[in-house]
Amino acid sequence: MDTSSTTGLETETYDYIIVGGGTSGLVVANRLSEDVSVRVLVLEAGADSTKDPRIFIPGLAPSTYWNPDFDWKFTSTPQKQLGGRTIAHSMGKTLGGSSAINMGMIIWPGRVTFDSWKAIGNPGWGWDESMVKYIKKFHTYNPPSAEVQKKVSYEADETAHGTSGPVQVNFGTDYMPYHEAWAPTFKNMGYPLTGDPVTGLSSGAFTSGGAIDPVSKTRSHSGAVYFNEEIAKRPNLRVVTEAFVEKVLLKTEEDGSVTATGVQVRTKDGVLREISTANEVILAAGSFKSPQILELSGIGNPSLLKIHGIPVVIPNINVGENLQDHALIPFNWEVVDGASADIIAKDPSVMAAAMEAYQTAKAGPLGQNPLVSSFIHIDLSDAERNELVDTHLAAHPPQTPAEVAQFEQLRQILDIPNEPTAQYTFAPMQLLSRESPLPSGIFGMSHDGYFVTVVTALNHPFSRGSTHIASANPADKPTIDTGYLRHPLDLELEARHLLLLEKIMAAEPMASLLKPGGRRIHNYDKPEPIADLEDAKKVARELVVSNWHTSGSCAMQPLEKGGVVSDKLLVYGTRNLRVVDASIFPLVPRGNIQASVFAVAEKCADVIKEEAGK
Ligand SMILES: Cc1cc2nc3c(=O)[nH]c(=O)nc-3n(C[C@H](O)[C@H](O)[C@H](O)COP(=O)(O)OP(=O)(O)OC[C@H]3O[C@@H](n4cnc5c(N)ncnc54)[C@H](O)[C@@H]3O)c2cc1C
Repeated sequence: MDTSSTTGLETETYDYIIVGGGTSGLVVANRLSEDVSVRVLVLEAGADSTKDPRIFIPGLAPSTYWNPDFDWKFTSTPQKQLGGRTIAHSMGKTLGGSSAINMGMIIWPGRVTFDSWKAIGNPGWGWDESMVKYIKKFHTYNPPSAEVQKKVSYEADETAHGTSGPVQVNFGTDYMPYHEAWAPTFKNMGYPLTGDPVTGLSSGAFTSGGAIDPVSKTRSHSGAVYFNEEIAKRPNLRVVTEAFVEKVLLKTEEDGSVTATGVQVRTKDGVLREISTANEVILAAGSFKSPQILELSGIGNPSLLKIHGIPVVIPNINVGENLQDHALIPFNWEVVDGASADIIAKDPSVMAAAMEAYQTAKAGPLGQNPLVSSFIHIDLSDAERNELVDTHLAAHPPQTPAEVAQFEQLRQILDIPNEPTAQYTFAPMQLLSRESPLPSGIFGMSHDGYFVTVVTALNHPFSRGSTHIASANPADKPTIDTGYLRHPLDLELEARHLLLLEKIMAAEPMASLLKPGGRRIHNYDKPEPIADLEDAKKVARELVVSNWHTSGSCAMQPLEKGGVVSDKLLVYGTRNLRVVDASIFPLVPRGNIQASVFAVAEKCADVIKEEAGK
């Protein structure tokens, strides 16, 4: 099927036009078009690359990064708090969006964040009343074999997982000694796993699954599973790829309310078209592009829109603000002589053998997710933690109504005994961020010898950034101010977690897998651990890079508390313009966020259906 064809595009009528055929957009398109009487159009700027091995082979994900065929290739403004560094942000530009190029990890969110969403003013979005149901709904869980379970100290509450959702969550077979050592090391350091992470409560180390089909070993991304060949046959669902939406067409009614009448889109043939909706326009263009489209359409900060000559339709200074990410700090240890952690990425013959194993037997490392993680509470007593948090929040209080509401929730979360404050994730490869801000440096494996990496990310960051139009030209990339580590409390918490990580990696059984006196790339190749708090802060600023969990830029929050969309996903001031992607997260949930994006999009579809039935 040629999804880029535009035949009859303007003459058909659509109840819903969805902008973006990415992770969230295709979930919502699938669910809305389950009702055969509802006509849905999805407009996706990228191509359909579902059959490209760089998309469907999970282990080839990094080969898509910074490739314009798959990646929007965003870069931040220089970050003063990071010594002027810029941060590269990949984002999927292809059918399936970022779920088609991401690292594939499935990490379950914590229940506290969804309960915070509710407390902030979003009734119906709490964990028990709703999100637990949607987490189950989006996935099918395939537990590892008994042999693998034993090897990686796997523990799970299988009744808590999904059994029939479109996204397949699967485990690997080729785990390395480091993976086996991961959970026992944390246990030995006093951090045992306290339950299945899917319950949204647990802490400790665990082996996570990947979004991978257990039989074909292909990537289980939004484009492959929510828009598979069967779904694509639905006569009431049309997906058009290589269709770049420039803006939403808005009409101000006599009562002052604003109606979205359609979109302006440039299709593959270069023609600029206006397509009408009979009912609604739904933005699913991601955390950088959804706010950009709102601003280009006249919804945003009036002074910014005026600078760029865009008539103001709905003034809202919150559009594009409140940008969040977990951010990520990689530490790299040299492994014992004879071990070869990152050899697959360095030795073409090993890569060729892995490809052969994948193609002939669906076996080997390319068809599995080689990462394991851990949720850990900061290494401070309750009193010490409270003093640290209170001191820094008093010195750096919230600056906007949105931050007032959010910091109140974050403060309460930090008060919960043993609520994990950071995530550590292990990768059997080099992840380098001093070499270059770009993926070519980060994934470049440029150090001689063999290394493993553990990345640290804060679960509940206080730092906020923003993203806005750079001009009135839709083709221009938005400006992005990531704000990483800008809030001093984040730097304090990060630095303590980095010191803790050095201690954990010195514990057995992991310690025996690292080279005695070996290099630590994060400590400038020196063999000593980083042990001083100020040194930890210095390397944190030097090494922090995108975790690709950008969210929050069209926050679902009451308008008076700095929101952009309501709990019904409606852009404030409009009758029928909604947003459903990661940009609506008022607070980023812990863990890698695609599980949250899928679950939230499932709920968004139900909200939209309920609204239509009113
Ligand atoms: C490199 C990378 C690695 C990641 N690794 C992981 C991981 O291992 N585990 C995990 O849980 N999460 C991971 N994530 C995060 C996760 O994939 C994203 O948070 C999530 O997929 C975002 O979903 P979304 O629907 O908000 O946006 P997207 O999935 O990015 O979808 C937005 C879609 O809108 C389209 N679009 C944008 N503008 C327009 C326009 N003007 N007109 C038409 N279409 C448009 C885009 O092309 C895209 O397809 C990763 C992300 C990236 C980028």
